[in-house]
Amino acid sequence: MTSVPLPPLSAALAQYRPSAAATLRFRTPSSAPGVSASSSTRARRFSVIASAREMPWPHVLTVAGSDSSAGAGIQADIKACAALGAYCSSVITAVTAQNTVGVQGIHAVPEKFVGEQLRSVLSDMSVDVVKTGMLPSAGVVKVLCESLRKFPVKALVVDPVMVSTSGDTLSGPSTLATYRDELFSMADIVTPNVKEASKLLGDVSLHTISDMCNAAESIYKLGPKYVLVKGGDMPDSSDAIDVLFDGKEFTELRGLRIKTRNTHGTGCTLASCIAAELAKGATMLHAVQAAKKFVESALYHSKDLVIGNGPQGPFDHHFELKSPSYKMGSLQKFNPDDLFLYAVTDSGMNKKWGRSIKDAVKAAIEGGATIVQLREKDAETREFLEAAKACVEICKSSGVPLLINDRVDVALACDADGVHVGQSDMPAWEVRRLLGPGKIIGVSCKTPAQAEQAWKDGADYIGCGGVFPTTTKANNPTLGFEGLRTVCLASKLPVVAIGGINAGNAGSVMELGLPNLKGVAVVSALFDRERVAAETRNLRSILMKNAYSRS
Ligand SMILES: Cc1ncc(COP(=O)(O)OP(=O)(O)O)c(N)n1
Ligand SMILES: Cc1nc(C(=O)O)sc1CCOP(=O)(O)O
Ligand SMILES: [Mg+2]
Repeated sequence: MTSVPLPPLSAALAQYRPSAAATLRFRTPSSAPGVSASSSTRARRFSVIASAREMPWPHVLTVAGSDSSAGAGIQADIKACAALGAYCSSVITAVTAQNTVGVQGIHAVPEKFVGEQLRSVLSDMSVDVVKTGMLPSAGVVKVLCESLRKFPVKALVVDPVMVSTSGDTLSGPSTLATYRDELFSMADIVTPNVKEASKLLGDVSLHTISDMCNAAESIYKLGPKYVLVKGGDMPDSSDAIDVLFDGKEFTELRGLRIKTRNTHGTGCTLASCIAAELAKGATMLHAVQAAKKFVESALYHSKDLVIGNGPQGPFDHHFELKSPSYKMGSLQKFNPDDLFLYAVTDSGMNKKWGRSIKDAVKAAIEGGATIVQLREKDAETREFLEAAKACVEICKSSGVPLLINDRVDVALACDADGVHVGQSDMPAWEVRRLLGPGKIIGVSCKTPAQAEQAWKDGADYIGCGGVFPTTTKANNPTLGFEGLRTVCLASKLPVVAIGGINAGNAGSVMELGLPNLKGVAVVSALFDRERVAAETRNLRSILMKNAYSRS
């Protein structure tokens, strides 16, 4: 079984940005329907509609029930798709009266009228992905299957909603049979939680990851291309572990278990996020990873929210709108361009030149370092922590991210922006679990396999070296340009080159022209020198010349 923790918040958020291809085009007021138009206005209206067709918005149709509390159902689906940059149309199968306490009533929409809604949307709008939620009767499932046969879409995501988070039944046994017999064979993915998986398989008991794998395999045999069994309800784990099965391989997806009462609508949201990512063109594994990351981040940011008086509250799908980085115009906590000039400290070198860590960091920032790492191999923990706290202040006030080498404990204690780890340090997924989704994690990689693992583990960037021989790190293999190129080409993450880089050779590294090679990380060329600020400034101007000559 492969183990795939989630990609980092920044990587996931980057995917949430609507691409240029997803830019909505609005009708001008003069072309609004029902307004009589001159021929030139008509021509303009036609061209607006035609160009909108050329540039479609990723489109998810949700077929689900309305939740009056807006935490789950249709309302959650629309919010989730909007947050991920997909348009979401809706076919309502039932109207529920519910709140944070439970479900007080269900009013099913007549099957014929569900069919009418489906025809309205599918016959007119270019729907990419259909996502299903509450399907209250076998008749509704049949009507949906007929509509999908008549109007095929690119993908079908089936969230087999049977019981609400409050424990109320939302669809009965005859519906289950129709799911199994008719809908699953049309589905690209089915996303049951352990309770739903158990019900689908005749109330089998599911207690372990191995049980979840067996359940995924059994559901797979009913016809879907992928099965995601969600383990959020499983006890005894600090991680939320889901199992994805594609008919051949089981992939264990780890996420953080966020302690909060606000979990109402997580299943609907996850399935809608998968649908939105598929509509944007993602592969299934990426769609599921991005969806999990979104739900995890939303729960994390909403964990203390109080809406309603019951035991299960809704969460905020649009948490990003409130983040300071969003308000400053950027959705990302980590900007890969920050890797441009990466200053990595060395206490031995700074001591030799009579400088404190704090003065060394100040000077590097003054010279234009864009990110700093404290790599203090010999410092006592207490002394290191004090210096790190002072550096955090300096870096915060300059807007330069500060990472700690190896020491997750120190990073947590000083509230650094992140941690850099190597292949023999704590695994990146464990670092992510400890630091949470909002911090930056860098991983040293020398091979494509390590780069792939770093991405799976939720790293934000890769440090690749030694590009040249170095005396700063003992017994460090030299990869040369070819090694660096191989890792960069294999990496889905931004890369910073390291090892023996200085003002004399930095230009040649950047001249490799590798799109994800974002900069150079340097120790001795800055800190084993008398004038740190001047050396940094000089290196920066060399890198800048190279960057401008390439653009
Ligand atoms: C940016 C950057 N890249 C690579 C390393 C090396 O990390 P690691 O392999 O863990 O070795 P140590 O630095 O811990 O000796 C790095 N620190 N920074
Ligand atoms: C810390 C470190 N990591 C490396 C790697 O190859 O992963 S090379 C290295 C030392 C870099 O120091 P200098 O800039 O003085 O050569
Ligand atoms: Mg290390």
